[in-house]
Amino acid sequence: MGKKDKKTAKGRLDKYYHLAKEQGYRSRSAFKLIQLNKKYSFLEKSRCLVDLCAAPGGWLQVAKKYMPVSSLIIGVDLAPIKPIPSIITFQEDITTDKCRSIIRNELKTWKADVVLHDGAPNVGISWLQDAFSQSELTLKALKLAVEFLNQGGTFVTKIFRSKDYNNLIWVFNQLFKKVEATKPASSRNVSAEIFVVCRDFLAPKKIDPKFLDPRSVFQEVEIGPKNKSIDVLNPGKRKRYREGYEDGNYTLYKEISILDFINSDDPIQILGDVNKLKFDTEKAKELLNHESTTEEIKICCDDLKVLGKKEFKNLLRWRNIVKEKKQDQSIENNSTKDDEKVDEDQIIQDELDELTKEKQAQQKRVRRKTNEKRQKNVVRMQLKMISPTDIALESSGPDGGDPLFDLKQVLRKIRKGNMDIVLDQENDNDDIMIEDQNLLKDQYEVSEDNDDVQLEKELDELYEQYVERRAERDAKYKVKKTREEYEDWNDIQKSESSDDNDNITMESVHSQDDSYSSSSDSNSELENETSNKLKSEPPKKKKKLLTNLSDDDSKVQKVGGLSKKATLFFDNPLFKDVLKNYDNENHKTNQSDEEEFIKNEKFNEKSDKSNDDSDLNLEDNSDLNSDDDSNLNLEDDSNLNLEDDSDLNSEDDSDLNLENETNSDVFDVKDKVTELNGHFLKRKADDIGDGINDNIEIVPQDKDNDKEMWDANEFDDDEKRMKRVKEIGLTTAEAITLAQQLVNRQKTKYDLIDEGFHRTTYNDREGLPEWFLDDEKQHNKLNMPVTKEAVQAIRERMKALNARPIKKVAEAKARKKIRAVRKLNKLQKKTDAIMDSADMTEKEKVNTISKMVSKTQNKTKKEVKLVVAKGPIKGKKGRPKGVKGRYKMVDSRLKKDARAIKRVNQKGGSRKRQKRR
Ligand SMILES: C[S@@+](CC[C@H](N)C(=O)[O-])C[C@H]1O[C@@H](n2cnc3c(N)ncnc32)[C@H](O)[C@@H]1O
Repeated sequence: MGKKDKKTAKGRLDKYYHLAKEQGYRSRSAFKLIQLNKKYSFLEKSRCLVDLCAAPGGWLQVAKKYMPVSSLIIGVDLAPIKPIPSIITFQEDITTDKCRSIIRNELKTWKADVVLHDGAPNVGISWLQDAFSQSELTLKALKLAVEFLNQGGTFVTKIFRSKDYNNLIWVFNQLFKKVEATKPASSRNVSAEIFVVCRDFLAPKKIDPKFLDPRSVFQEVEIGPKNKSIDVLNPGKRKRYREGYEDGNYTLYKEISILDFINSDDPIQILGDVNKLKFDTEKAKELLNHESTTEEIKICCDDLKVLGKKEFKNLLRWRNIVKEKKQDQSIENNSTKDDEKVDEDQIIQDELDELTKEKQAQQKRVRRKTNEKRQKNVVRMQLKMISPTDIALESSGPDGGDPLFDLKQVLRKIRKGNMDIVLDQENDNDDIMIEDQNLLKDQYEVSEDNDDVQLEKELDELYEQYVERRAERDAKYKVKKTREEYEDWNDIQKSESSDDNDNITMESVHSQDDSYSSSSDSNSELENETSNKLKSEPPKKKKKLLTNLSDDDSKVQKVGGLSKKATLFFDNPLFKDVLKNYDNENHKTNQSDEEEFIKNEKFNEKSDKSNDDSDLNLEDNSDLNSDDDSNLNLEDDSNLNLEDDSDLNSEDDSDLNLENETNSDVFDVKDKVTELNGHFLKRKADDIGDGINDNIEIVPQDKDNDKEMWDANEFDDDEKRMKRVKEIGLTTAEAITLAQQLVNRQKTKYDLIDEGFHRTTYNDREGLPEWFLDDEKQHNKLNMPVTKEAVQAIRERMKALNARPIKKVAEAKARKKIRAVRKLNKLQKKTDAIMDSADMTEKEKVNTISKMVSKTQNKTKKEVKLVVAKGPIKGKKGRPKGVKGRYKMVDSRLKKDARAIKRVNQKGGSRKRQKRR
């Protein structure tokens, strides 16, 4: 029987039962304390603990495990507790003074850091009664806790969710700083128990005794008045009543007026409770004269306790007759006042009941609807009509509040290790009072605002970690980031040493080189590049974003490179007049611009020409070195090599006169070309900037503040983009299209301004999370129209870039070339010396020089073609067909034969050596 009961009683043999058995805990409720401690961590920092209602001792075991060694732990219970080493236990009722004094004796001078109470009184009368006894016991435990707790101590108690709950919590709040109600996962959902953790005991000097008096703390509970009374018609069903005497009446004898009996709603109860019905008042006495009031009735009213079923029935019948006929009006008049009072109370009670019922019905309806909706969603999901995310988006809580699948809520609960609360709220049974639910919710929500902030922080941190992880995994991403940093650093360097920029230094050549190779997609190359950069110049120095406005150049940049926001601001109609004035001048400016453009175009042509010339020169050079550079094709990478060549200046400047002559033009040309590339963009910026220039007072920035000022928000990347355009030209089809449109006058300044207004114009980026901005950067882009030609141009450019050799090859080629140039220079010196010598005739001089030149040229070995001998003759006769130039006949065995010959020769050599010895 026992086994069966165990299994059926609320599924007692659950996970925690088995876990407790496995881990040697005496009760499954040990896990409740473990989970509570996990959430609030009060055991680890405590040195003294009192466990009220501790049997069989599961909580004591947990306390011993989690508290510091040699802590004082005391346990008390009605039931005996099997001894646990180093824990003091005794058997006593916690509501008694004896128990109090024993605890005091055990504690001596100590005070407890934690008082636990998991008491469950012997229950089973009715739910209401059980809950009340539990609350009463809790209050008793609190009384002990208040006496023995240290200031700042913790009191953990179990309560039932009943109507006394609020009162108890109120009392707790008066005595403790923090009061939180929670239901650990190990507490069964079907159980109405809940645990309240009261922390930071305030230890007031005086405590109002009312706080700890059940009569003042709890509302009155009607405790089974029906149980007490005797059902006179069914005396066999009588239940025992051990409550004792009624308040204010300490006798067992009871008399009431006959009028009360007649007017009572429950006459049977009166007959059971009362000893005598009195005809005391005048109106009552009138009843004695009533026709139906027989002598028997009168005698029966005299002593009800001796009557039997029959007499009681007679009495009731008589009552009905008296009431029905209403012969005695005075009876009713007499009792009017009492009646009204009773009726009023009844009405209020009925109304309250109705309201509660209505509320409960409403809650039920909402819950049913939510369940139906959920059910429908599940079906729809199974039919693949919707995805789980859709449900999460559309579903909301029963009150139209928080969504059912609120990620934040779930995350929060998971983070707290308190997932069960979410589940509990869903699974709550009807018998659990709804008011209590709401109160619980309120309590949980107290810390939700803080939690939100915390959660946001944690999410941000997680995103940062994700970005770092991605950077670690993705070499490209890492390189991109490093390059960005490096470029900023380089920009600063450049701007700092802008005075020296006329002469191209080694660094600047390097940076140009880098910017070229940056377009290559090769990961390894990028990594090498980055690591080199990192080695040479760690970009740790802080960026200097604000330039000195007193400097003329920077002034222009500041106005021309207005940020988008600033540009939009000045596009306000308020500035219309300014723009009008500007418009008048615009025509003139446009003319001069056109002239400038034509000039530039011409210059461009010229530069192209000179570029070709330089290529030719280089070709000549390469011809001179043809023996060394047979694989070099200088024509292909003239531009690139020219840059690399400048690298070589450092090696031997004197040797590079010839090179410099060739290259200087090309560098000039390149500068002009980049200038032209930037021309259109700069003009666009100037168009907008110049118009407003006059009306803005530009305040020079304080030099001293310069170092201090660093504001990421003020970062203006227009300026950066301009620089990049100057360096490598327009890189997107959109930019080329725009440039074309501006040049061809298909677009005006106003068009640009108009286009500046779009749906994302006023998007405020401030305060937005990093991950969102990153995502926006990637996907939320304007769709700019592009022309076929622009796309074609970009493609061509990419093709050209792809066709270029990688940096290492280019460097190798450049090294070969420099060697060739050196040789050429030496040769020239020698020929000069020969030409100057007076000892040789002109003919001899020519012969010697031509010999020297041919010597340098003939160094390349002439290629010998290997021809495999086939057929019967095996190539022994004459030149094989179709073979031109030098050739060598080989057969398939040639390799082996050659090795054999070598071996034999070696052997022969060693024998000779041995002989010599
Ligand atoms: C749920 S059990 C406690 C389990 C305990 N926390 C553990 O972990 O083993 C409840 C206990 O409260 C005790 N109890 C109920 N009323 C009590 C009272 N007035 N004084 C002392 N103990 C009481 C019962 O004897 C019972 O052992």
